[in-house]
Amino acid sequence: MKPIVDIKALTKRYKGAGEFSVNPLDLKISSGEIFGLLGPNGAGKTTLISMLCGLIAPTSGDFTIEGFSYRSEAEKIKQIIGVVPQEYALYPSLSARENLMYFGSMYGLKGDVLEKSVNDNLEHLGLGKHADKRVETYSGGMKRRVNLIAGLLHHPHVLFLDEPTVGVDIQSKNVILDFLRTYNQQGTTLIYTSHHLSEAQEFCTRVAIMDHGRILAEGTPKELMEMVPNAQNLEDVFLALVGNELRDYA
Ligand SMILES: Nc1ncnc2c1ncn2[C@@H]1O[C@H](COP(=O)(O)OP(=O)(O)OP(=O)(O)O)[C@@H](O)[C@H]1O
Repeated sequence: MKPIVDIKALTKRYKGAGEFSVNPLDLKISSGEIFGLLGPNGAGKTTLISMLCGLIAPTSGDFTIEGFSYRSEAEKIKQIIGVVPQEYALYPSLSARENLMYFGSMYGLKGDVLEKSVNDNLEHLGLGKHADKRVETYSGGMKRRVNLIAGLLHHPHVLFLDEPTVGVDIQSKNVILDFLRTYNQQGTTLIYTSHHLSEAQEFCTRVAIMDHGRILAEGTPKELMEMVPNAQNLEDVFLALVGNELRDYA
């Protein structure tokens, strides 16, 4: 089957940087997967996702999404992907509903279709009764859920999520992951980054472990655990591959 995301020798070196943040990287992701990009701080996960979402330009290499090349068909790619960034992309002084109506209209939704998508998603993520309160009054978990909805109102075929459960309590985390599983079952391919290895082990159909801008290993969580002697879980695999040293950078 043709991959929905097909990355060929993609690299990124930020302006003025001595080193590449993503080294020539090849990766294929199939339609319907929940694909996890895992790696320590500075591994290159956000840089890779940002290139795939069209937020930053690659230094070299190529990729296609649903067969569309980022070089010549970037506008087509924009229409079929959704992006849930790590930083909240919300206007704090607007309500959740106002924020979402705005984001939905940016995606070209309008009228009843927009209103229905906003209302349905707010209900599914447990935010219905708070929808008209200002986002600045929300808890972290509530903001995460609104941020999530903002990226998927237009029913993207591929949804990129950068740490969608960071900093939320267990209840919000479960609501977010259950929602995403259902969303995936309805046909959207999910590509997400996380530092929560136990979450990724449960949630992902396949993962890649990155470090220094390269993929060190790729497969189902089970395959990766079988690859490393005595590994009990994905965390054991992760530490065996990337080591224990701190990855501080400023
Ligand atoms: N805008 C930028 N300009 C210069 N260097 C950058 C920029 N953004 C990231 N980098 C560098 O690129 C490398 C990869 O960073 P990136 O944010 O992609 O890693 P990450 O795996 O997402 O890390 P984290 O888990 O901390 O979010 C790091 O060395 C980082 O310092």
